Amino acid sequence: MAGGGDELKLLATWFSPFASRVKFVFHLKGLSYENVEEDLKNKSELLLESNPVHKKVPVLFHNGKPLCESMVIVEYIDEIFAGVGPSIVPADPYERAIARFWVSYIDNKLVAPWFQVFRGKTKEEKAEGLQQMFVATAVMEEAFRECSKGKPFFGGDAVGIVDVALGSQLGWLRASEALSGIKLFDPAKTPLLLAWAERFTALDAAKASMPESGRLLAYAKMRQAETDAANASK
Ligand SMILES: N[C@@H](CCC(=O)N[C@@H](CS)C(=O)NCC(=O)O)C(=O)O
Repeated sequence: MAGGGDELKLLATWFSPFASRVKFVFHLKGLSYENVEEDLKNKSELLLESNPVHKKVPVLFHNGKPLCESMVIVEYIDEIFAGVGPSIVPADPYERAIARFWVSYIDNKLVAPWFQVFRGKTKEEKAEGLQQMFVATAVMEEAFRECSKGKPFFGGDAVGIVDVALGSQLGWLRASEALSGIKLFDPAKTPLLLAWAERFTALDAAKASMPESGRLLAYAKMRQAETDAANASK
């Protein structure tokens, strides 16, 4: 793998879809990195010191300097290693701004409601989150049509930041589908997204960076049971 004299260390947890975003880009570009597994139930001094604002993974240490927030890290890697492997941030300022718009939409309108469904205290709260997720997947179906212009990825012929932002969530979305029996990516309603998800998951960089599906499902079941028990005892 490439990486030159740069030291790349990633503070992550195996199940974090946000850490997967960063791992995906490392693998896409063929960059070597050291993975440091964090215990989020007993956060390390390193995490608390390096991400004092959010206290969350992922944190990238590039030659010892920390950087937080998955998509900030993803764009940073793409810029610093511009000559290494494929580029995922559009060169054209307008295209770049549009891609960032969709990245922000994914985090605010799909991932945030997903948390509400997974962690929601009441049935109403969960149902509202799910409703928002259905709206967001329908919107992303149209976004895919516009961004891809008939090509395989949001980024066109190759993956871009929108693919990375959404693709990294697929493991958890599928685990949630398996737990609830609800189909978020539906062959009738979101055929383009469904086909895109298959293509994204088949990429070598996705296989290398996404959590193993059986392990993730078992973990999601355990977390769901923990959350439900905690909510029931309140
Ligand atoms: N917006 C952040 C989200 C990161 C995030 O939520 N990380 C989770 C793991 S999946 C975490 O560290 N949670 C610890 C906590 O909430 O205390 C990003 O994109 O990096």
